[in-house]
Amino acid sequence: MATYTMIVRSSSPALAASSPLTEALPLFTTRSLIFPRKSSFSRLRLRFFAEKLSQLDSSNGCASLQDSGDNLTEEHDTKYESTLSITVVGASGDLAKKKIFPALFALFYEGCLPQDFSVFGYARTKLTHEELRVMISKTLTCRIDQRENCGDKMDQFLKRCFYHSGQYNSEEDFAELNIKLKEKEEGKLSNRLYYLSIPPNIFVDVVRCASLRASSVNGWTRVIVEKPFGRDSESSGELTRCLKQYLTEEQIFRIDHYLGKELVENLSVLRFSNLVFEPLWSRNYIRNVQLIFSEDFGTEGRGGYFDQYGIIRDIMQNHLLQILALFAMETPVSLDAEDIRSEKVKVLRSMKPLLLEDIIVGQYKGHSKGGKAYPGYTDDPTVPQNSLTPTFAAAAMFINNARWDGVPFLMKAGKALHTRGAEIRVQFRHVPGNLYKKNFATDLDKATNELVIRVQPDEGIYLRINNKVPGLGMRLDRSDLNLLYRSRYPREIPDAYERLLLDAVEGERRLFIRSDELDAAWDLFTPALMELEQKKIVPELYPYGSRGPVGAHYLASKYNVRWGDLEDA
Ligand SMILES: NC(=O)C1=CN([C@@H]2O[C@H](COP(=O)(O)OP(=O)(O)OC[C@H]3O[C@@H](n4cnc5c(N)ncnc54)[C@H](OP(=O)(O)O)[C@@H]3O)[C@@H](O)[C@H]2O)C=CC1
Ligand SMILES: O=C1O[C@H](COP(=O)(O)O)[C@@H](O)[C@H](O)[C@H]1O
Repeated sequence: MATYTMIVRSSSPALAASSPLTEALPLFTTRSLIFPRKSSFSRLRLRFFAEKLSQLDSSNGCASLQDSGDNLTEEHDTKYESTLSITVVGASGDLAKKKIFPALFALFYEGCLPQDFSVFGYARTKLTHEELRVMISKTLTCRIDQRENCGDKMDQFLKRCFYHSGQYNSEEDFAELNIKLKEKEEGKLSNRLYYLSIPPNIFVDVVRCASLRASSVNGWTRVIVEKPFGRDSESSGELTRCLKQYLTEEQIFRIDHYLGKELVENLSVLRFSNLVFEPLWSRNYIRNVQLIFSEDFGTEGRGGYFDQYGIIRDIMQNHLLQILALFAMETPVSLDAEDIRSEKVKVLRSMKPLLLEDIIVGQYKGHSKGGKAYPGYTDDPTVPQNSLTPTFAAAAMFINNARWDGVPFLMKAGKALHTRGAEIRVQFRHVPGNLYKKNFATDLDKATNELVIRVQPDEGIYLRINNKVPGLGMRLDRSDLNLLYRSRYPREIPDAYERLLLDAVEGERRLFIRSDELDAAWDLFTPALMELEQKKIVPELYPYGSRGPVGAHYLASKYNVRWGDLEDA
């Protein structure tokens, strides 16, 4: 068996300076690194070794490590020697049930979790281990129907799930959690991952208590933080400062689950590994870029949260802006997390802060259709009757750099619209001196190529081209070169939370938001958000299930743009 060097270092200056290294002290400040190495390398290595062992699970690229017992490699040894404890804080909540536990099960099913792991649910609600298991089991599914031994796998997974009830601000309760974690870890090297699936006002309490009482003594401790990361530049900065009293930046994994979506991951591949696209990726060829998000349901059940934030903070400042940054960044030096995140920061810093005159806001109102009544936003009892919170927004943003000067990046996001979807639409410039211009009548937009990256649902990429309609005449139409994922890749696509949880376990930070990225993102939106609130801008009402306010079209036409999704209707 190989031997390893353990490097122990203190990484939070304020606390480390005053604290001897004992278990009871702020242990997020004491981190042990075994094999300091790039985790992307780790996954590649895993894959390589798994291939050698002929055990690569073709469904998602994870090696089936739980079952393989021979030909151990260094990497493999490390996985077997250490234990992993994942604590879902807020385990009784919607996100935990809907996304986190199912994603953990999927990772377990696919052999992506280490041999020795346990999952703890933590919340105030009183539950037994068994009650937690029953609760979780209702939401676990085998991603691919009729997969073998799914029932057995579920039982095995549920046996690894435990529950601890406690207050979020109680160090004693976290100390008790620590005892339970240690029992499961059996003195082995322990890595601990906390997932904060709780409202943001208690993030810091939890981090404080967990850091003081329940961090790992000999392995790493990481914390996944859910959004919202503040409401504006100031509150976000304050949150970061408070978290950094207990954690280093390397321990904080700010999650934006859109970065874990397959088609968003593919954006860089599409651009940087296809010669047909990369040379076109600039103001020279691209007329505008559209980032569109829509949901065909309202804020049902989340009105209380939503009213504090609104659609701009809920979707645009994070999900859509992150996609924009990935889309528009310069080529990173490498695929390492820091290189990619540095390029994203650069492009965000090159952007012009959003102006009030470049935003339109809307709010859905009640509507009856087919004998069914759909509630308006303010019909939600948790939302104030006179709320001005936007449930829809459209915005025009600009990047002041040589590559993108003058190109409008249009965003549109809304709830309770006619359809659910998320897509990136790239509209190219017109062909200069197009010989076939007359075949399109006067509508030049019809002659524009458009690249559409459909993030969801029905993932796909298609390129709109001009094509001759077969026949003796010369008539042109627009046709799609279509890469439909369900036809090309019939296997089911992993949920974003699976990818991100796996990355957090592996220490891969590429898809998590660094604090300077977050600052830059808030700086772009904060002035306009404050102005919207101070001026009490009244949102344009739109019926539940409609296409949203007409103001979105005026905004687009101000920049000579037509929303591409209308053409698909
Ligand atoms: N749900 C979703 O689809 C999404 C959620 N998020 C974010 O993820 C986090 C969790 O979301 P979600 O599960 O919906 O949240 P919930 O409102 O369901 O809260 C999660 C748990 O936190 C505890 N809790 C709730 N409110 C309070 C409070 N005021 N004070 C103390 N504890 C409280 C409750 O557990 P108990 O009472 O048992 O302690 C609850 O079960 C939030 O930050 C949210 O913004 C992000 C993206 C999508
Ligand atoms: O972060 C959020 O995302 C969801 C939409 O996520 P999706 O993966 O289902 O597209 C949105 O409903 C929610 O309001 C927002 O907080």
